[in-house]
Amino acid sequence: MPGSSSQQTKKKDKGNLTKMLQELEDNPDSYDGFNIEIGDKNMKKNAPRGKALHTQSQMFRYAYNQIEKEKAMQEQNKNLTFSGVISMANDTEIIKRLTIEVAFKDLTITLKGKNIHLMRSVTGKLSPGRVSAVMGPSGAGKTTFLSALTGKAPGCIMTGTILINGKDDPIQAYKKIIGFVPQDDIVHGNLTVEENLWFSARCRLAADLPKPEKVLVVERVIESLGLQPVRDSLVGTVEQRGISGGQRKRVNVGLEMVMEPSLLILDEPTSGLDSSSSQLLLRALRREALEGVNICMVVHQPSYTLFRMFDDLILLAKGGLTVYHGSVKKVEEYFSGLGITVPERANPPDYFIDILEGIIKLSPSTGLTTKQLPVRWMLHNGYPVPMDMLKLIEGTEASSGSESNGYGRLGHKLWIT
Ligand SMILES: Nc1ncnc2c1ncn2[C@@H]1O[C@H](COP(=O)(O)OP(=O)(O)OP(=O)(O)O)[C@@H](O)[C@H]1O
Repeated sequence: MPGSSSQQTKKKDKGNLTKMLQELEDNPDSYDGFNIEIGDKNMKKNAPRGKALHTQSQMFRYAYNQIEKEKAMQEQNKNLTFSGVISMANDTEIIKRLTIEVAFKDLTITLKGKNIHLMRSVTGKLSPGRVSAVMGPSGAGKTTFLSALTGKAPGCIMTGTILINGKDDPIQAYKKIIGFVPQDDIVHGNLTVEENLWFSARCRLAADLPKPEKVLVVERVIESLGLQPVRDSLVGTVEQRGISGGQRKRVNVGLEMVMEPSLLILDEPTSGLDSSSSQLLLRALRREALEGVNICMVVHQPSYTLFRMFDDLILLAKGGLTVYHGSVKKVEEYFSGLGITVPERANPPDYFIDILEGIIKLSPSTGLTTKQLPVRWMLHNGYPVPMDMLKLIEGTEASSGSESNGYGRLGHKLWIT
C-alpha cells in the first residue's frame, strides 16, 4: 500500500500527533503498515462485540475518536453550568486514578552500627490531591525522608510504621503507581523531548495498554508541562546545547508523569530554576494534584508566591526532626503561638530556615531555643517525646511509668503555649 513503508512509519511514529491525525483524516487507510506491537488485546476488548480491530488504520481511527471525544468535551466545558456538570458526571465514564494516602508514625532512621539518627520520630500524613513541600536546612534529612517514604534506607535501620491507605502493606507493593524524580536529571541528552517521554512511556506504562492511549498520555504530559514548543528539540548534552534548564527540569518530571502515578515524590525539582519557571512547574503539578495525585517534594528557598502554591509543609530541623507539619496557611500562626513572628519584609520560609540553621537567634522573650522546637512540635500534637529530648525542655517532668519505652510525656500545664 502506498505511503506505508517502514521508513515513513518510523517518521510518523516520532512525529507530531496532530499532523498524523490530519493525514489519517485525509486518507484513513494510509496507516495499515504502522507497527503496533503492543496493546492489541485491549483494543480488541474495547472494540464493539464481534468486530475485532484487525488493522492499524482501525486502531488509529480509535485514537482519533478518543481525541475527537476530548475536543468535544473541551467544547462542552466552555459553557459549563451547574446542571451541565451534573449531566456530564452522569453521561461520562469518569476514569479516576487510584488514590494513595501515606501515613507515617514514629519514623526513625539510624545509621547501622552507630547510634546516629538521620531522622527521628517523624509522624504525619501525606494526602491525595495535596502538594506537600519538604523544607529544612542543608543536611536536615529531607532526601532521607523522601527515601524513607519509598521504603529505602541503605546502610540504615528504619523503625516506625508507614501505612498506605490505612494498611500496613510494604510500600514496594505500590511501586507501579509511585513516581520518584531524583535530584539529578535522568533525561537522555541525545533524544528529543518527545522521544524522551515516549521512551519512558514505553518502559513504564503497562505493556498491554493500547498504543493510542499511550499517545494520549504523552500528549497530555507535553501539554501540561508546557513543552509543546520544544517537543522536537534535542534535550542536549554538555557538548551540544539543547533546551533550557527549566525545560530540562520539566522533561525530567515528565518522565515520571507519563506513568500516571498516584504518589509523586520529587527531590528539588525547582532547584536552579528562576521564580517563573518554578511556578510553571508547580502549576503543572497542582493540575496533577487536582486529579487526586499525592505530591511531595523537597524545595529550597521558594519565593513567597511559590511557597503559597503548596498545600502542606513539612519543616525539618537538623537530625531529621519535625518542627512543623501541616497546612502552609497555618504555619505562621503556629510559630507566632510560640512567640516567633516573621518580620514584615522577611519571606516566611527563609525566616524559619534561618532560625533552624542558627543564623537567626530566637528572641529571649520566646523562652525557647532552636533545639527545643522539635519537642514543642511533639508536645503540641501530643506525640510521645524520646526521653533524651524531653530533657531539652527545662523544668518539665515525664509522666510516671513511661520511661521503660524511652518516651516521656509532659504534664498538661506545660503543653499550653
Ligand atoms: N547512608 C548514609 N550514611 C551516612 N550518612 C548519611 C547517609 N545518608 C544521609 N546521611 C547524612 O544524613 C544527613 C541528612 O542527609 P540528607 O541528604 O537527607 O539531607 P538533606 O536535608 O536532603 O540535605 P541537602 O539539602 O543538603 O540536600 C546528612 O548529614 C548526611 O550526611
